[in-house]
Amino acid sequence: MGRKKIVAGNWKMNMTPSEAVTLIDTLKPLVKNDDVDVVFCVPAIDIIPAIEAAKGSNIQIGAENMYFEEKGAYTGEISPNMLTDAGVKYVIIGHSERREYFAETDETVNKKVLKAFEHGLTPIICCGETLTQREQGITIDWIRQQIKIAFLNVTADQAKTAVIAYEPIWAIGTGKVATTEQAQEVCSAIRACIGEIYDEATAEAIRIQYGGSVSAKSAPELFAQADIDGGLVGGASLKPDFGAIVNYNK
Ligand SMILES: O=C[C@H](O)COP(=O)(O)O
Repeated sequence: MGRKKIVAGNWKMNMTPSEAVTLIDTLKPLVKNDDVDVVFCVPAIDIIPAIEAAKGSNIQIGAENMYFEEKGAYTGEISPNMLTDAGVKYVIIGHSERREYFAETDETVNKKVLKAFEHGLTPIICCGETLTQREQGITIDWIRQQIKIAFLNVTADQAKTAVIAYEPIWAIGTGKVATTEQAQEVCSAIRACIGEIYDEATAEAIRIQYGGSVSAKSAPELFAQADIDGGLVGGASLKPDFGAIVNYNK
């Protein structure tokens, strides 16, 4: 059986709680597609109203981040229990913006991934190279390192259910989409790396998204690639365009 596509929106630091409800009400009828898992990853304060607004639809609500401890004196952080108790199923881990502005490292990403699995949350694990790394020809080495550390001590059964988002940093929010060949090349290398860490069955089961300026125009070709199982969408997830991205195959 083939892998089901997964298209996730990453709202980043956009939408107040009331704006979140309005956006979900607008997008609800536009994002129906039985062939695709649809996830809206929203700011922490929007999670509860978003879950309420998404009731009765195919939209699942995810978080954009979480901490790797259970509870305690970590002012400003959100615990895995808080997410699951609210009804969250997915959590983005290690987005390049978290790595760049909030000092996240491959090691903290790994701790968060392990904690997410412990709580039954599906992590959307982000990786991606800078423009300099691409120009220096070290993209694949860099991504393999990110993946190997992110998956330390993760079991094959857990890895099978994970989602990896390949997001070249130079393509995020820039309007510069990686070519389908570039995106497919890296996603295929990620799958091969998972195969090396685990086995063929795990490599075949894990879902790998592309992210970086995905639009209604670029989605159909990107998502048709053998190793691209959907997308992690930033800017376009805040617009009706997101409906067209989810329905890339219609
Ligand atoms: O998580 C989403 C990515 O950072 C892509 O953002 P973008 O679609 O606005 O380029």
